[in-house]
Amino acid sequence: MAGSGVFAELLDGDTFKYYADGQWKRSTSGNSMTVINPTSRSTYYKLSVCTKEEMDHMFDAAREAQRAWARVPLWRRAEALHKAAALLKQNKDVIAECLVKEVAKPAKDSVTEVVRSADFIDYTAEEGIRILSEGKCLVPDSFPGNERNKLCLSSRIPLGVVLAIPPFNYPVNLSVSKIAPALIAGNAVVVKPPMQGSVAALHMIQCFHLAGFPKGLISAITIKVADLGDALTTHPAINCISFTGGDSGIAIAKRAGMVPLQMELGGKDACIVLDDADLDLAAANIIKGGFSFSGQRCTAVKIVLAMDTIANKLVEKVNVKVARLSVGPPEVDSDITPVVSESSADFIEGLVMDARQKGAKLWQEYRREGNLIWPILIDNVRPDMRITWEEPFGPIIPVIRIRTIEEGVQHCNSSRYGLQGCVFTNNIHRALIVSDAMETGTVQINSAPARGPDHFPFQGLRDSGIGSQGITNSIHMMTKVKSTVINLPVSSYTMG
Ligand SMILES: NC(=O)C1=CN([C@@H]2O[C@H](COP(=O)(O)OP(=O)(O)OC[C@H]3O[C@@H](n4cnc5c(N)ncnc54)[C@H](OP(=O)(O)O)[C@@H]3O)[C@@H](O)[C@H]2O)C=CC1
Ligand SMILES: O=C(O)[C@H](O)COP(=O)(O)O
Repeated sequence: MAGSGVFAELLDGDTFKYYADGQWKRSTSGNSMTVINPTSRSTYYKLSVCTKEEMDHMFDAAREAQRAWARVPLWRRAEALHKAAALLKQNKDVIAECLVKEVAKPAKDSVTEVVRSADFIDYTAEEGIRILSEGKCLVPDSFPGNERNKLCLSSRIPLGVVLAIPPFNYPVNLSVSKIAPALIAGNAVVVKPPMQGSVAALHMIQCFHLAGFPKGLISAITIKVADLGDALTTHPAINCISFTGGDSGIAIAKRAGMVPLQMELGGKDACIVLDDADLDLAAANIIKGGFSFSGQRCTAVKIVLAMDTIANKLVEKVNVKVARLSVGPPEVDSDITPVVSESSADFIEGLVMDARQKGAKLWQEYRREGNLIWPILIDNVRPDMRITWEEPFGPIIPVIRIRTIEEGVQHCNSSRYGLQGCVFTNNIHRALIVSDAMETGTVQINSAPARGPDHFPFQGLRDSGIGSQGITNSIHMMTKVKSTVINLPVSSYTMG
């Protein structure tokens, strides 16, 4: 149960504390905020509301702890990360239970998220050892006008303090995907967990605490973003921001100062199905890609662009599978579970109603109970409908019928998002031509979009983000190259 056993020190009465100075603390504000269970729609957990002074103190402590951490040998940093990973795995059930209650993630998927996060940490520790132990030595006589009278030694150094802001849909995994690369590279981290998902994230932080990381190196702050969001993201002590979330990230990026940004934002991933595609494979991937975690994934299939000649057959196959999806609470592993909040459910409903009113065909009757929305395939969607361009983050799949491949590619490239996309065809040449033409960070051929495996590069174009994730890229992003040039009194050549 949350807040029990090795997690008991996280709780003060019924309120979860925040983490700073290597301790769990109750905010001096005396205020709390609530996490609503999306299934029951009632308060499930309470969190401390931190103050600006507590935030400032956290950053001061992070700066100090980082200086010492950067001097800890790399193998010891890796060792500490492996310990945290093992603790996460040991405590996977209690952390998964928080995910079930806070974000209504199906029970099995919740456990998978925690285990995947532990694997992420282990892999990062190993990758960090390899990447960060390598440097470069350049000699100057390759550049015109130079003799061989210098050696340029370069290696990677930490940035300082990394601010990590993850979203509600992967509060554990998308926290560790920022924390682990930051720490292996010698940085300190301040984490601001998403409101829904905070308790799972705080439990994950306790695993780092129990692994023995130095005090002040990792902090977790719980705030009301309306009050302290700007102060947090523009804090002068920050040396890097790693953010995953929706359009709020665009405003954060615009306000951020001269610090490297890793922004992984929204998506409207298109699935283009050509006339020679394996339609069973395409249908299975549209279901998996569109409805996993009830469509609340940045990489969910958010629009299907099907060639006219096969569209009827494809829709029929997808519909058979939609009918088989179970709908209900996350505790019993239903395929479709309540979406994260009432406002999210209202937004999704607005998109469905707009499409229906403008003439789209709903293959299933629209049904909603509280935050639970039954899965729907919306056919004959047109460009004047909101669902064509907006990200529903819910169990809805719109279908647009296209006459040519170019029409599909053009639609994909007209979106303000450019995260991932996919194309289904049995002709590898057509697949590559479409993949090259699609302006998205990644294109999957004959499979639904996905971020994982976690060491693959993951990036979005346009409003989908800045920079690239994936274990190797995150380590690079959270470090800077530093050079030392050794100047020799005379030129020195081999054998001479
Ligand atoms: N490209 C990618 O890798 C991924 C992108 N996403 C995208 O995330 C979105 C869904 O996640 P969601 O959590 O709703 O996204 P939000 O953008 O609403 O929130 C993301 C995080 O940012 C915080 N936040 C919001 N506003 C501010 C602010 N002004 N200052 C500081 N922090 C702020 C939130 O805190 P709080 O919860 O307290 O409001 C939360 O921790 C979707 O658009 C999805 O596509 C999701 C996963 C992966
Ligand atoms: O929100 C998201 O979509 C996640 O970043 C996706 O992760 P996945 O594609 O590996 O499930």
